[in-house]
Amino acid sequence: QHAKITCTSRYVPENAVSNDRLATMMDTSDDWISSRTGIRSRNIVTNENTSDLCIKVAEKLLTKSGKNAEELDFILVATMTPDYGTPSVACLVQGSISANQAFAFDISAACSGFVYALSMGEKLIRTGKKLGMVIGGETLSKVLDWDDRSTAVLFGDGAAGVLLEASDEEHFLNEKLQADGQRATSLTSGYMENKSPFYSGTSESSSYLQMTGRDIYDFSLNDVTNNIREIVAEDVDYLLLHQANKRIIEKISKKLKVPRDKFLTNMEHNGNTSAASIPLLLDESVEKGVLELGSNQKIVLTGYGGGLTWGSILLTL
Ligand SMILES: O=C(O)C1CCN(c2ccc(-c3cc(CO)ccc3Cl)cn2)CC1
Repeated sequence: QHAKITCTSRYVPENAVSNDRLATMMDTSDDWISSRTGIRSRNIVTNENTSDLCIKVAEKLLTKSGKNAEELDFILVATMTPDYGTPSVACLVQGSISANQAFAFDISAACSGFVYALSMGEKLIRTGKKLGMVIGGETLSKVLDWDDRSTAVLFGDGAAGVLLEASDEEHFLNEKLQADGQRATSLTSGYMENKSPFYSGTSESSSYLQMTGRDIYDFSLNDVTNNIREIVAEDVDYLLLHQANKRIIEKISKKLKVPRDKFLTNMEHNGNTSAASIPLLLDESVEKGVLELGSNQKIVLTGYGGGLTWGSILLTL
């Protein structure tokens, strides 16, 4: 049997933080941020953790679809900012909605996380599972160095996800997931110190999110563009890329010679939400009527970021 996306939903923290607000906190400006990144605002938690955001998404998926939690076979959560090492965010979600028939685990693939998790969910349906949830959720605000204007202005918090169901129709047409651990240090975050009395090994200088922007920029322009080119043989209706930077998306559209208006964007009001960015864009586009489930529209989802990881899935809605 095949897998089909039958429902989407999203949840962002209420606290919207504008570029101007950040300009009162650090040496930056709305002009610099919006011209260099396309970001004008982002949502930042004041009392929620990643599991809280993902639980809201899960509850909305059940309400919108009319499905019962007991029908769920699996819950996958893509996140690089889990509440704990264990229990997983996925288990916290499973417990909160009492999906007592579902197994649950997190997937760590940074900004490619949702694409990796959606690919894994599709395989679970193809091998016999009937219904699953795939959620991307982050509270990046807790790993940022808020004194480092080069990263603090880029990221936001949020969560979004989909219901995957068994279907007779084929919707997942092609995919290519990639990684390069030799460029792992281009984007790091959340290093856990070993404070054991026995430990004298090396340790990272900081657990804050650190990024060599230039390297990631170049990686996105080269490896990611090649990946999309390989997957997108024929015409597609829309491309939903990880929302890291508006200029990157413009450059990729030029390199691919695909019209810019086929690239949907929402970093303007979300910032870079890592694993949540693609499902946030998907749900917002469905809500706006740009995308429609069951319409057979052909779309590409492309994630790229820490790991380094990158990957695309070609599917019809
Ligand atoms: O000076 C400038 O123009 C700066 C230059 C540096 N910038 C960057 C650099 C890299 C990213 C980025 C991050 C991830 C991780 O999610 C993935 C993919 C990308 Cl391309 C985002 N912004 C901001 C504008």
